[in-house]
Amino acid sequence: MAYALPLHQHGKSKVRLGRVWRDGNVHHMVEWNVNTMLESDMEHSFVKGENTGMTATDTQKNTVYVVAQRMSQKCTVEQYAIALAQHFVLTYPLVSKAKVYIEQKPWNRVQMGGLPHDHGYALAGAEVRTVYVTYDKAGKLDVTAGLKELSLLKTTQSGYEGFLRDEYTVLPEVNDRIMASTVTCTWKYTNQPACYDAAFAAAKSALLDAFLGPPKGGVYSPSVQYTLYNMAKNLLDRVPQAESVFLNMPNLHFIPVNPVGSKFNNDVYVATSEPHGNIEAVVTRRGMIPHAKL
Ligand SMILES: O=c1[nH]c(=O)c2[nH]c(=O)[nH]c2[nH]1
Repeated sequence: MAYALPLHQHGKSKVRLGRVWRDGNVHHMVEWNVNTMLESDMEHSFVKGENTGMTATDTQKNTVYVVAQRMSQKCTVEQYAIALAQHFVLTYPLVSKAKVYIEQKPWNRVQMGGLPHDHGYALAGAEVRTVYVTYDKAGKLDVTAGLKELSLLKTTQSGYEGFLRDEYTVLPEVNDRIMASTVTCTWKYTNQPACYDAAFAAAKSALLDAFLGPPKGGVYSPSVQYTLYNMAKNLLDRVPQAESVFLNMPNLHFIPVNPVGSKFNNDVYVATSEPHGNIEAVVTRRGMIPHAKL
């Protein structure tokens, strides 16, 4: 039997990358999901099992981070994709065509009172407003308002130090890291607000303000736990009708990368969503009954 091999290619899929350009206190951040595919003179690999001259998919993955670091000026996803595709073709003689497909997460700089935040981002259009109402024969009404899928990120003003260390601990202590979370929050009203929209807006901005801090400089977070507690307290301060706040905050890790042949320079990260930390708590006004999370 004679065979033909009319198509073959190999690449790396879903290489998740965070890139931060730091211009003094003002940071620019992107998150990209990068897919590479190389057409190359590699018939011998498929047909004979010989890998000579092959650009391994692991090398392609490493290159995603190397080229991201080489983009020394803030760039568009198109400029980065062109640089990456050109790198493969110009570096490897056996590669005849490089195909690069990238999806960019819609992280947008947060505006606070009309001011752009130095280093705070939110995912565009992702958040969902929730409500859970019960009403019984005795006329008792309970309203628990909330939101979920509110994704927030800050490129600095976050650290994690002083935790227990034993033979199972490898995590380094850091006083500067990216902090990102997708917030779920519910709050139960003891009294009904005159305007639910206004109470919701106050609750949401309380959460954002405590997570990000002021637009110039932000606020330091020693842990997701401490930030979560401050977010809940801020909500209770600004929404007087709320008695109890539930917050769930995954800790979405951005892992520093040492690009091959280079060093991490507060710039290139592996963006991850799993596994993630998971922090949650209920905070009430003292003496008030905590509500179920819903
Ligand atoms: O803010 C954090 N809280 C934790 O509980 C934790 N655990 C961890 O590994 N990193 C972090 N970060």
